[in-house]
Amino acid sequence: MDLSPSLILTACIGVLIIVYTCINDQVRRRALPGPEGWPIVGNLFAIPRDRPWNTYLAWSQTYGPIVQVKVFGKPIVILNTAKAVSDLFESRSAIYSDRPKSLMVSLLGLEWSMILMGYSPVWRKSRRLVHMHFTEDAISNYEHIQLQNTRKLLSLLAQDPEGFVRHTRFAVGATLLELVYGSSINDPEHPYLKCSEGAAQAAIEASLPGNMTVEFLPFLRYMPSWFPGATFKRKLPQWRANVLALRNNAFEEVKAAWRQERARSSLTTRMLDDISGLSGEEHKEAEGIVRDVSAMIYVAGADTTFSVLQTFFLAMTLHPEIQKKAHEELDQVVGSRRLPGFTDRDYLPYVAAIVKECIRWVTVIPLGVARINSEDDVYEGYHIPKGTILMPNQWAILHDPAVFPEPNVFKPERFLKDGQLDPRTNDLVEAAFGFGRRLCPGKHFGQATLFINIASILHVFDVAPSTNASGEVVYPEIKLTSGLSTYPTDFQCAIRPRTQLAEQLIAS
Ligand code: HEM
Repeated sequence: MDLSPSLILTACIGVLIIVYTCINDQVRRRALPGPEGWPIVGNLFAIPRDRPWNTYLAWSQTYGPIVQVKVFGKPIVILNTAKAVSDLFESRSAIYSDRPKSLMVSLLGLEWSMILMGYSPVWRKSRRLVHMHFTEDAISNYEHIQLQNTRKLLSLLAQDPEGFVRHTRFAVGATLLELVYGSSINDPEHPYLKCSEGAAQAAIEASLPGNMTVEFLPFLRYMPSWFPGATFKRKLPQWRANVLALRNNAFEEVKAAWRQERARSSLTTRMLDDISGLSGEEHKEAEGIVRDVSAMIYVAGADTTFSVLQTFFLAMTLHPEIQKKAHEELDQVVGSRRLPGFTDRDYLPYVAAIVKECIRWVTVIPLGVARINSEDDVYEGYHIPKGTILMPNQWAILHDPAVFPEPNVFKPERFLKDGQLDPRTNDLVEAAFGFGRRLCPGKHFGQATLFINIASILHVFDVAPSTNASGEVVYPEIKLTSGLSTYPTDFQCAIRPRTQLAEQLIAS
């Protein structure tokens, strides 16, 4: 065959285009960077069980803002910057709002929990319901419950300051219990509180991706509890019992009382009223959602708020100079003859900045709540296959030195400008509450509860380091728990009324 030069030229250009397209496609769809793993197990042994967010942050300095690890071939992607999280979870929320399916979640019987649920029609209905009752307007209806339980906390702290951890857990749990189910309780050992704490602990330990080997090796669920990787089975029966009790007990009691028209008005009774016009299957489904949403709000709200309040006690113990400034502001705005109220909030910018810094400094849910993408995607040239688990490193975002200079220092001033909350930094702390379509619906209520508790405690108490047997001041070490959420633990502080008037206010 006679090949003309133009034919050869055309063929060469064609081949070049094909080669270019292939190379370009490969470059465009290159795999995400991350630490080298071992055969089969991948990075299993490189992911620390203790506070993995620090390791992920360190890896991001080597591999870039998006880091991939693999465990038994399953990719987990960690997004370490606000930009990456916003680009995916907010701008591409249509494909990044699903949650991973988890064997532990089903072993615990927690599939009903909205926070861990897939992006499904039931989730949408649940979300609409929670949103409706927790808008900025709606939450003003709950202020009396927040105030009453804050006052209970002040009185418990005055009577037994060493028990501050127990009392905070109780007061926050009691606030949510009253709001959701209308139960006003005085017993810190109340079974509803205990099952909520137990269920929260189960979710915290079991639902952080990479934390439980059984997620990657499902046969471990059939092994005896002494078998490596199967020790979770020792705790499983108690965990399951707590989850079941959390879901059903309080709800069934309220429902029975509501049917007999003797229930105290509460979120649950209002939701039951709203669906009472439905019938048959429709009513059954709606009632199930009311039950599950009620339990979810109770448990999600109590544990997170408790954690931030522990951070507050630690920060005040370590920083008397910050506490002094807050005392001065409270004395000036509230005065010594009454306790702070919600109407003082706009006039207490320093206290508001302390609340924000507590939320930032020890980021409660350091690795957010994991997502999976429902479609293949390409981001900044990296291929993210459908079904990849993605975790937003909220700790890294809220400790980014470019945004929060000296990120490990507790400094409320970073949120202030000319003595007022700085609108430029004010909203940055919102990353603690998640992103896009799964953003925390309780963020306004959570921050309001934190404000009233923190303002009230500061108004009447001095929180100081405790002293040892020789009378020397002992500054606590910062020790954090590890799991889906975190908070400072194992520290002591001395909590005393600031003045005699303060003592009277607490007793009043
Ligand atoms: C300081 C307090 C709180 C913090 C730091 C916090 C943080 C978070 C975070 C990080 C998420 C996951 C968001 C995402 O996937 O992007 C979340 C979800 C959620 N939070 Fe909160 N939360 C707090 C308080 C509350 C309160 C008081 C309530 C209840 C009134 C609540 C109810 C929920 C619910 C129902 C979800 C699931 C949302 C969904 O998956 O669609 N949270 N929260």
